[in-house]
Amino acid sequence: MSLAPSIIERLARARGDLRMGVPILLCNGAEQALAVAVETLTAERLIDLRALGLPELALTARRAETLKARAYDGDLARLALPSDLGVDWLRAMADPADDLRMPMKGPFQCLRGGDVSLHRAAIRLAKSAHLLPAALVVPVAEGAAVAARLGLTMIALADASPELDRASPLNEVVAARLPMVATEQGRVHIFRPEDGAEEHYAIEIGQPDRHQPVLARLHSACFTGDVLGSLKCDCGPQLRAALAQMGAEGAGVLLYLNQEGRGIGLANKMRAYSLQDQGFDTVEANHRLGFEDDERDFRLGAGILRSMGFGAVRLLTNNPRKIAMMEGQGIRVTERVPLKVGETAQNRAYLATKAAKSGHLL
Ligand SMILES: Nc1nc2c(ncn2[C@@H]2O[C@H](COP(=O)(O)OP(=O)(O)OP(=O)(O)O)[C@@H](O)[C@H]2O)c(=O)[nH]1
Ligand SMILES: [Zn+2]
Repeated sequence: MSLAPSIIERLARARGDLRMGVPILLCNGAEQALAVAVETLTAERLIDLRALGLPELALTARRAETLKARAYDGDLARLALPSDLGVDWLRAMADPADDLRMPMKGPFQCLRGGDVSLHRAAIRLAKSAHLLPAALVVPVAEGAAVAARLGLTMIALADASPELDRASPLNEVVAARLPMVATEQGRVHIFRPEDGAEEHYAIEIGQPDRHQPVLARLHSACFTGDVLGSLKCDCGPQLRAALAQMGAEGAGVLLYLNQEGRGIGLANKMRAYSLQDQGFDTVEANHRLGFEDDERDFRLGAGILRSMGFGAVRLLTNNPRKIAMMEGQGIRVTERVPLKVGETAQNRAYLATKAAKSGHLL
């Protein structure tokens, strides 16, 4: 029946549910659990979840490290929810904002053994919903019946895992001419992924020859830098310098990828900025929140370039990972074109951290 939502559509729905604080049902064979994002969980829903089973808090190993909790499952940790603690404790476990003021949240009962794939999937979905990577997972018997009765989204991992692993195809929705300060010969293309996630944009300048390496830039959205003129990073000047160089050469393509905050979303980036004001650097702040240094998926940039007919690029970047990802996805990088602009007194330490910890080229 084509009217029933496919697994891709149900995954998009699940992300929306988690953002709204609605539980979803995750199944892996006989294992079934309700999962809800800690960030959006309400006290009322926690009471009702407790009535169904014993809640387990799933955190990333990164977050567990800061909390000094044991991560027995490699990349993730599971903790029992003490019976006398509720959403305030859960929130403090997920959100490092008050870590320095309240460093001791234990002792913890760290869980080990058993199937952790539901916990891992819950964290993965919370991340893709741009929430804090922490989920409450409540194993339930007769989960399908509970979900059907309550109208909850059901996700079977056997169907979902391949979809979560593959790069979603992107389709061009529309393109239109846009004269800009950098050049009057601009054209903006909008690409929409089939998984219902954010749209991404390609700004084509001039009429680049598809048989030659094109001057290209993969720019990740930075609301604070691109729009507000933040002095904490170099994104705004990099964006304008890249467009200016393409304008001066008469051809190029700038991909504006909506992967704000290296893929963690603007709210989490602001949480990271707040931690940076407590003295942590850009990488440490991500880790304390429970994220990796960089959560972006550069495969989608390669997909857009390919669909526009480009097979080789002269890539404007200082980030060797972008070059490796392009090459890995079959886009030849014939030249790295350095992009060093916008250093300020306020971003000097940030740029130095990227060079020291993330391998950026100086
Ligand atoms: N999480 C996090 N993201 C940040 C921070 N500062 C800037 N960003 C984000 O980092 C990304 C910067 O992306 P890019 O301009 O592609 O930069 P890059 O990976 O350093 O590589 P190149 O500029 O190509 O050398 C944007 O998505 C910003 O929103 C920060 O302190 N924390
Ligand atoms: Zn920025």
